[in-house]
This record gives sequence, structure tokens and C-alpha cells, in this order.
Amino acid sequence: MNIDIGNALDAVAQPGVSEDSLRRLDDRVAAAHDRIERGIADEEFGYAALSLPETTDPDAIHDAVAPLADSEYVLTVGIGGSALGAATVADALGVGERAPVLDNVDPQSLQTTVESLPLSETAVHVVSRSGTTAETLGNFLVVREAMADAGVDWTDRTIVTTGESGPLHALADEHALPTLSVPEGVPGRFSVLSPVGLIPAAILGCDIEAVLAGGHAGRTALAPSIFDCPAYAYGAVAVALERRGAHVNAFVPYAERLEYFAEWFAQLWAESLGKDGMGQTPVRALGATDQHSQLQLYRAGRHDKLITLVRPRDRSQLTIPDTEIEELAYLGDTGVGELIDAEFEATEASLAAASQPNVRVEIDRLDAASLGELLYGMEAACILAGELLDVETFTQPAVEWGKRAARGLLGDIDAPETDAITEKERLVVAPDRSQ
Ligand SMILES: O=P(O)(O)OC[C@H]1O[C@H](O)[C@H](O)[C@@H](O)[C@@H]1O
Repeated sequence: MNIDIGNALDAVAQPGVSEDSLRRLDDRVAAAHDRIERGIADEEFGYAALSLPETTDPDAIHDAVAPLADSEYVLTVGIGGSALGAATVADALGVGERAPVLDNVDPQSLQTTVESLPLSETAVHVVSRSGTTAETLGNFLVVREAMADAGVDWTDRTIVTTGESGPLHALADEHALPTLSVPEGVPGRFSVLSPVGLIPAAILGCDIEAVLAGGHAGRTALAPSIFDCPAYAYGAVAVALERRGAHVNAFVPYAERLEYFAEWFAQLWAESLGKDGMGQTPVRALGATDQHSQLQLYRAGRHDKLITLVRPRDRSQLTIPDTEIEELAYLGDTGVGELIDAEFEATEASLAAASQPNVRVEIDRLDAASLGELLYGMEAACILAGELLDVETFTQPAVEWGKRAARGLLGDIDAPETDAITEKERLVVAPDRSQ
């Protein structure tokens, strides 16, 4: 993974960061790097995520999924960090269509998804670190019943990834389901390089060892200076720009198969850094599609954004055929990859010409190893950003508040947070239907 931060410098961008400020920030990055290395060595909560490329055992994953190797589809049932990683990996490796995800509780789409799957050829991967998340368990109970109704033995087709205890763990024990652990000390949004993110890809025959090898390359690339370490360069520049007014981070991959990656990044950035009145708001976009919609704002709107442009350097070859239409002659014999790269470079230049800060992130190609490296790099960038902002990167109390309020409303727990729902201020405006 390479990062080009040239278009974030104050010589180009407004807001921008001077090279002098970057050099000053580098001292803090060196201290943060020491802190992170200590956290990794001591397997501290959160920091332990950065050792996953070494601690995740791909053989244990292969053994656990072996009984499900005949599956055409893998349905992941989870939410947030327990779903986005699996979807991101499967999508990026080209098996996304065979790896649907239930990460919401919309009755209509739940029903449509379940009805559309050949349940006897579908593996179900239920993931919940806590084992208590209402959306996940509710969805799973619906899927389980649909399987039973279709005459499919759900216990033969279900694999569970969860914490060391909790209701999901108890259910897995009771039915002797193959079970893997969400690694100790790793919050869901940092767990992609573990069974949480790798199981669907493994069932569908992808090279999970290569994903982990890419993560390992990211691990060995960590270094105490932003001028030597792409992941830290990204995290540090994002923080420096946020301090100067870039409160939004628009993450724009120029590869369809990285669309889910932008979703995964959004959770990582928002849940980890959105604290103490700080944190960039992540926005998801897709190049080149969203050039034809959002780019207007990114170029001519407020100077409150960092635009992160992501692309693979090598792409598969596909040529646009020659045409007899004279006005389109320039397209004939051009690679589709060349076209999207031209769009990428034009967008980057157009943002710079309008002094809008942007950063280029490049991977070699969209394969398992580069994906692992990119995932790891963004996690390290986020942890570094958390250190520089001095926030609690690995907790999410604001999310937990809402979870407790909802469970209280459903009568599961006695949660004081639930009172806020009944005490909500109301000023309802409805159409006047009296005439
Ligand atoms: O894995 P679970 O315990 O089911 O949690 C699933 C998700 O729940 C919450 O929304 C948290 O904020 C997420 O970080 C977490 O990934």
C-alpha cells in the first residue's frame, strides 16, 4: 500500500498541512508508535487486533468450515463489526454475490433474502462477539425456522463465531455447532483478519492465507515515522486536516469490488474516532460512478473534507471495441481500466485545482494479499489517529447507549436509557386532512 499525501499539503490545499507541521507531528507519531507496539506486545484490548495476521490460524478456520465446503452460498448473520468485515472480504475477492449478509432487521428484505436462497446449499455464519445483539439473534431465529420449514437440518448448515460465553455460545454448545472465537481483546470492527471476516471467503474457496500474508506485510511496514510508514502517514494527515477543518472524510474507491470496503472503513473511522466532540464524519462514495453526482460538492462545496481516493495499480484487461462513430474514436481500442484510471487522475487533479485536500491510496492489484494489506493499513491508520486525538479508540459507549435503550423498550432489561424514549420532546407536523 502506498500513500501520496502531496495534495494534502498547504501548498496545494485549503485546509492543508505544511511540511514543517508534518515534521513536528512526526515526533508525536514516534511516541504513538511506541505506545501501539507496547499494546501489541502486551495483547492489550484493541491493540491486539494488530497481531491478528500472526495469531489467526487459517487451519483452524479450514477445519471448522470443512463440513460446509459443499455450500453454494454463505449467509452471514451479524451486524456492524460482526458483518462488515466478512462482506468486505467476500466482495473484494469476487464472491460477494454468493455471500449475502443479514445485517439489518427490515422484515421485507429479511424475507426476500431467505426466500431467494437455496437453503439446503447455504451455510449460515452467525457472528456476535457479545452473543446478545438483538438484530443478529432475531434474524438467526427467523433463518433457523425457515430452514426447518424447508426440511433442512439447520444444525448441519450453521457455524457460529462468538465470544467465550453468552446466549449464542450456549446455543452453539447445546446443538454442537462448529464454533470459532472472536479473538480475545479485539473489538468487532477490528476483527476482519480473524474467523469473523474470513469464514465466508474460506467456505467459498478464497485464499485466506494470502489475505493474512497481506496483513502481515502491513504489520512489518509499521515504522515510527510518517515518512516511512504509509498507514501512519494516512492517519496523521487525516488528523492534521481534521484539526484544520476537514471534518468529513469521503472515502472513494475506484474499484466496484471495494464498495463494501468503504462501508467497513466508515464504521472503523466513525465508531473509533467519533468521541469527545471530535472525529471526521466518514462518507462513502464510489469512483467513477459518484464523480457524476457527489464530485460537484467535493470540488465546489465547503472546504471541510478530506477526499481519500483509492485504486489498484493493475487492473484486468478489457478493451473497448473500435467504433465507426467519429466522435467516439478516442474510446476505441482504449482499455476500460485506462478509462477508469483517467477518471481517477482527472478527479484528483480537479480537486487539487480547487484546493480541496485529497490523498491517493494505491494497492498493487485487487487480490487477496493487497486486500489484507489495505485492511491492516487502515486499521493501523485509525489506531494511530486515535492516539493523536487522545480518544478511547476501542470503545463505543454512544452505540451501547442506544442498544440498551432498545433492549429496555423490548422488555429485555431494565435500562434507564429507555426513559429517554418515552420522555422524548415532540412537535409533530402532519398534513391537515380535515378538509
Ligand atoms: O458482535 P456483536 O456483539 O453482536 O456486536 C455487533 C456490533 O454491535 C454494536 O453496534 C457495536 O457498536 C459494534 O461495534 C458491533 O460490531
